[in-house]
Amino acid sequence: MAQIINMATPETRHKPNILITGSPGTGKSTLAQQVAEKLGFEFIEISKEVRENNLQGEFDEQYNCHVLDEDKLLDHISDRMDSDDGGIVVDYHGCDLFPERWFDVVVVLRCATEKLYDRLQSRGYSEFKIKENVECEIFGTLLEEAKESYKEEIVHELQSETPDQMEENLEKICEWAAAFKNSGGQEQQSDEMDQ
Ligand SMILES: Nc1ncnc2c1ncn2[C@@H]1O[C@H](COP(=O)(O)OP(=O)(O)O)[C@@H](O)[C@H]1O
Repeated sequence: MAQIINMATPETRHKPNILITGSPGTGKSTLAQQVAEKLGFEFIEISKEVRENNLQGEFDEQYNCHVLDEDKLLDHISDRMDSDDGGIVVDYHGCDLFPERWFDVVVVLRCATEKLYDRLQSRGYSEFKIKENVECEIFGTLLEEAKESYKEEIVHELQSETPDQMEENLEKICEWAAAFKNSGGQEQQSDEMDQ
């Protein structure tokens, strides 16, 4: 018998799934962790998930790291992402590999190149890797990718250069999460049926 696989959508999800993306060093994992804590959501840090579950593909000599095996990663997290529960915060420096139905809020963090340079340098990145990542930020690659992959109304560009901005961004994302809950999904449908 064919297996019936549940694939949640924004209409069926109880809590929103949130993607925090941007060039490396823009502050994704720091912010995503705070958002997950404040909302009581699960945090999926993709780079950690890949490391801990052996989801790497081949080794890339130029970048001196393993490339991601996208199919393995998607398989690995699909049960959680397709669940009707929702309430997952994902952090990754890419967004076009995920199915569009997985996310209700997509945040693209941005940072001035001088600041980004310093952050990446203090991580001990090579000049080559810093240049690649800073160029990615200059060209707005992630914002473009997000706009091409998701509906415009769920994509939000946020500056992430100061601790104050980090705080403001946390507040904004929590407001968007609350707005999702109030604007649809099963909770509201069942409320209407009760009336
Ligand atoms: N808005 C911000 N203000 C000040 N420092 C920040 C901000 N966002 C990130 N940082 C700092 O930049 C560094 C990189 O942040 P991180 O969250 O690891 O970035 P990413 O996950 O995007 O690679 C960390 O040291 C973090 O504390």
